Amino acid sequence: MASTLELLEEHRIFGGWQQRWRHQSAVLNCPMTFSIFLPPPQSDAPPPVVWFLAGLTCSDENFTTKAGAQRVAAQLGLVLIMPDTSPRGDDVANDSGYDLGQGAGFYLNATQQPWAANFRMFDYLSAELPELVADNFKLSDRQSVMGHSMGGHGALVLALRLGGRFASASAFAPIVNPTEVPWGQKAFAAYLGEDRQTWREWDSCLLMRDVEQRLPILIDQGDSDQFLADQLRPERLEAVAREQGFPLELRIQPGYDHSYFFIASFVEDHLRFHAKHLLV
Ligand SMILES: N[C@@H](CCC(=O)N[C@@H](CSC=O)C(=O)NCC(=O)O)C(=O)O
Repeated sequence: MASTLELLEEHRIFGGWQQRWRHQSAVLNCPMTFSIFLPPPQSDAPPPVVWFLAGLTCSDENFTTKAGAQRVAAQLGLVLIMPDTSPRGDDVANDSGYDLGQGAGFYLNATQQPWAANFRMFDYLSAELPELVADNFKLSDRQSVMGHSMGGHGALVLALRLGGRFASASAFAPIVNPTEVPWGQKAFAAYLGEDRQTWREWDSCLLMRDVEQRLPILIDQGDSDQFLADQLRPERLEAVAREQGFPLELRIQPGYDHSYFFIASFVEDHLRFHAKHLLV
């Protein structure tokens, strides 16, 4: 059955519109919200899209309200889509830790109970939500993806697994090698079980060795990020990219931490990077 959309909020901003919508997800088995920025029309052509996947503890609202992305997206004529980071609700499994369960879906398809009943964020973001927005908004097929931290991992995994879907990918402080760091190991053991072979298809450092399409990737990383040494390690993806011939640029930004102050400082560069690849 086709999912219907309920408008929760709408605000005029920089000549465009910021909206928040709710729908019933058949894939996740729960109601979901997403936010969308619609720029002022620049031509009769449907506008290209940049997806933003947020990090641990976030919803669709963190990037919407804290990144300050709409001014440049309006100038460039880019639609921004901000999904939630996990299934939600009283009937959905959860955990007391901030890094597992609701708000921590890790953009994968869980195979283990109790998570498997709802936690299928990869299927939701690769099929259900794109189809829903394509049915309800006038959007171009030219699309790119970006994200932060856990959402940077999600953006990289989506782009690498769905070869040809995205024109470019970018990330702020991404978890690039989740099979080898504590956040990823905790989440993957819970969602995927103890057989580490099954973890491989959700790790950008490992996926990058196996895919055909070498899409352009931009990564920004603050060198004062409290999670850099233990959880993020972007130099590992940079090394694989060099070995595999991916056009990946890793920029180390002095003094910046893991927060949305960091994202807000470089989001314009990311949107211009995507526009360059989307508006060709
Ligand atoms: N212990 C912290 C950890 C949560 C945190 O830092 N979340 C980041 C993303 S971390 C990786 O995915 C975040 O974006 N937080 C939301 C924000 O608006 O800053 C805690 O529980 O606070």
